Amino acid sequence: MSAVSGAAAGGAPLLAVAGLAKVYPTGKKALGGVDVVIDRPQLVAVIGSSGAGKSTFIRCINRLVEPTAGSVRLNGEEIVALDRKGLRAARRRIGMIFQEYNLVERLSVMQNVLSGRLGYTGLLASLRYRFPPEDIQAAFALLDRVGLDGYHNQRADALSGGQRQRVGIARALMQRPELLLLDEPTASLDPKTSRQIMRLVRELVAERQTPAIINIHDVALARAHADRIIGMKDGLIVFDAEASALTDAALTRIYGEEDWSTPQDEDDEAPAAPTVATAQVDALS
Ligand SMILES: Nc1ncnc2c1ncn2[C@@H]1O[C@H](COP(=O)(O)OP(=O)(O)OP(=O)(O)O)[C@@H](O)[C@H]1O
Repeated sequence: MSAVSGAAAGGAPLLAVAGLAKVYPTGKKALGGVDVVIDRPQLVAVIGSSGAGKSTFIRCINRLVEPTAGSVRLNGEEIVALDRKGLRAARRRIGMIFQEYNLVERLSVMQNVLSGRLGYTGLLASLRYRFPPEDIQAAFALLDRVGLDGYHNQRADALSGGQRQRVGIARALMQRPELLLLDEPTASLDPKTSRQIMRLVRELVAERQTPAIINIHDVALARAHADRIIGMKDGLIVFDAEASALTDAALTRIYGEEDWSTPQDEDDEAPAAPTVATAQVDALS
């Protein structure tokens, strides 16, 4: 099924999450019953303080974290009820992009991208990285699209963080997913690279008509690039609207009291004092 067929045909929404809850074995209630419907291809940013439950929410959608209760329907199919085999098949329909890229370091860029097709080819062919010509063509086209034309033979461990994340995005798109989940994809990147990656994700959501949910700490980036923002607090959704509706009052609801209108304190922006270790390195250089 294509990413748009469900909603476009007037059928089930692309994604319908209802009453999603998670209590970790420690007793920590990380999600307290979350409802989200995505009925068109859009970039949805999930923001909130550390520990608000953003990562748990994203990971419960593809059951990297097992929900304690609730329902996740992808184009009408209940993900929570699936057995192991069904879940494996469903996960092929959901691309995941991680903060730490999760590439196979010793493999080439091309092999990493093609690994997005693992599970579609026979086991032996997969193990030998033998893929049909159309997959290889698609991988080259994706590498070109994410700005890595000519990098196919490079080893993953020779890439910068931004380049690795581009490989992660290309690998996820090789699955031709119906939904993209991005768990803090810019957290390890510098501000400029973060913006470039967010811009790329936004463009890809539109081009491929695939909705994406992104867990992100940077409110300015979320505002600039997301169509819709979900604000979480203590495992609950306290804000869910288009990005332009994210007012200071909404930020206070999500993060607590703060004067959002004044620039950051100078102290906040001052470079950190050198640690003993960096001071020693400085002294040696
Ligand atoms: N495996 C786990 N076992 C027990 N508690 C957990 C586990 N993972 C997360 N938690 C707790 O669940 C709550 C929500 O965590 P989660 O990682 O989803 O928050 P988050 O909003 O993504 O935070 P951050 O922005 O810091 O990544 C936190 O209190 C966290 O300590």
